[in-house]
Amino acid sequence: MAAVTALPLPLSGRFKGSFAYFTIKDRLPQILTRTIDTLHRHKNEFFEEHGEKGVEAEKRAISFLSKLRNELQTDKPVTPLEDELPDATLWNQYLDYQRNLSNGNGEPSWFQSPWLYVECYMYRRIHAALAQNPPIDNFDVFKEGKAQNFFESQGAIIALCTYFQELLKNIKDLDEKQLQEEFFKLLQVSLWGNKCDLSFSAGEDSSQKSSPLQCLEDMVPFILVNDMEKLWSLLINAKNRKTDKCKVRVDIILDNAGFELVSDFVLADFLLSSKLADEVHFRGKSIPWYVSDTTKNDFNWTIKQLQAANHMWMSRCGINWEGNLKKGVWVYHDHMFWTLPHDFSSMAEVAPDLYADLQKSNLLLFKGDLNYRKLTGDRKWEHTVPFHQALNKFHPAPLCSLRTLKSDTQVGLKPGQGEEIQASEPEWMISGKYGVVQFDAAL
Ligand SMILES: O=P(O)(O)OC[C@@]1(O)O[C@H](CO)[C@@H](O)[C@@H]1O
Ligand SMILES: [Mn+2]
Repeated sequence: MAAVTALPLPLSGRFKGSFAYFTIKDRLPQILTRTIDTLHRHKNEFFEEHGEKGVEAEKRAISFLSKLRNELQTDKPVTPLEDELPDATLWNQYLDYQRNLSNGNGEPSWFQSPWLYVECYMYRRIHAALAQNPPIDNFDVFKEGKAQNFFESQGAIIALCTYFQELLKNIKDLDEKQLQEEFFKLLQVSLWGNKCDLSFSAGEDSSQKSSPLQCLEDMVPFILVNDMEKLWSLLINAKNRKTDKCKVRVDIILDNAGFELVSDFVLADFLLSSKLADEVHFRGKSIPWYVSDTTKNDFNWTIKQLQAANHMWMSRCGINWEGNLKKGVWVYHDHMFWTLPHDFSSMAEVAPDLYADLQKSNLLLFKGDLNYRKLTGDRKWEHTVPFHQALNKFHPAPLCSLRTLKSDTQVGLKPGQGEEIQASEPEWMISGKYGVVQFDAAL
């Protein structure tokens, strides 16, 4: 019998001084306060749209959120969800699972339970605050911030769209080496695009200000695991082996709206235009999540904004991308699983339909920090543990994480690599300055 090795402990607020601890103590309450402020600021709008009923709903939502903030700050037990949204049962089963794990050592609570669980739980309760309060039940409290990030990144978006449209003009004439160079560039733009997330900055501006294509060279040393060559081999081999019947499909498990989403669109368009892929499937969130994550509304809104932009190349991108959706070569999906507290090792059991669908892909690109935490179970892994091992049997298809480090977990490093950076930059895992392009071949 193969030895069963115990998994390391999950990150948690119970480790005082850890990033999880500071997040729960400071950053999450700050996000709740901002959420409440946003509702306050929209009071008049709710009144104009829905009359007194809108204002009453806003008051109820605010009192629900204030209660939530108080529960968090006083480390109260995590309570079952009381709404009847379709995922409520799964959440409550997960709470029971956490209760069993705690082995009678007290109820699951904000600072004592795994960080991943309580942080996801907070976003699910924010969703409940609105979803349970019609007529404002469809209001996305994070929408404004996401739109602002998009507008403030306008310069970077123009630079990227312009570069890309120029590239498209002669993409057919590029040889394999040139194609590879362009692929690496756009992959890195999408990687560093992950710096722009609003949960990390607790809602403060985190737009892309400089041109995303300059400085790529200078930033290569900050890619701690760089498997770009492996990705390229996979894609170019699939392209060269392709027959008419077998299509190459790439899935992008999206993270943030705003500049990051545009960088993902450009990468996806490049994959089709270079014939490295025939279809790209995008996976978004079905409820507002971690402040800046992409929902279906954000996805469609972004393409519409680009189309309507007063800039030739931006609008050309928007028009082409709308066309890709119409032709069915780009497909948007959401699934409840992405906004559950489970890490991905339980996807096969909790969401077998999603797992089976991902198995049909040639390559899964997981964007961002939260996806990395869910891939690796958000645990206190030794830095040298192989990525494949940390995935803990989650191997639906070849996969790659494109992530800037914004939480203190990292696997797959060379011996001594983590310690070396730690010595000069203690904040290396949470500063967003470092990134990984980390690949696992599945088998
Ligand atoms: O997934 P993303 O957008 O890259 O990052 C999400 C994030 O900002 O939220 C958490 C902190 O509260 C961390 O996991 C991470 O830093
Ligand atoms: Mn995010």
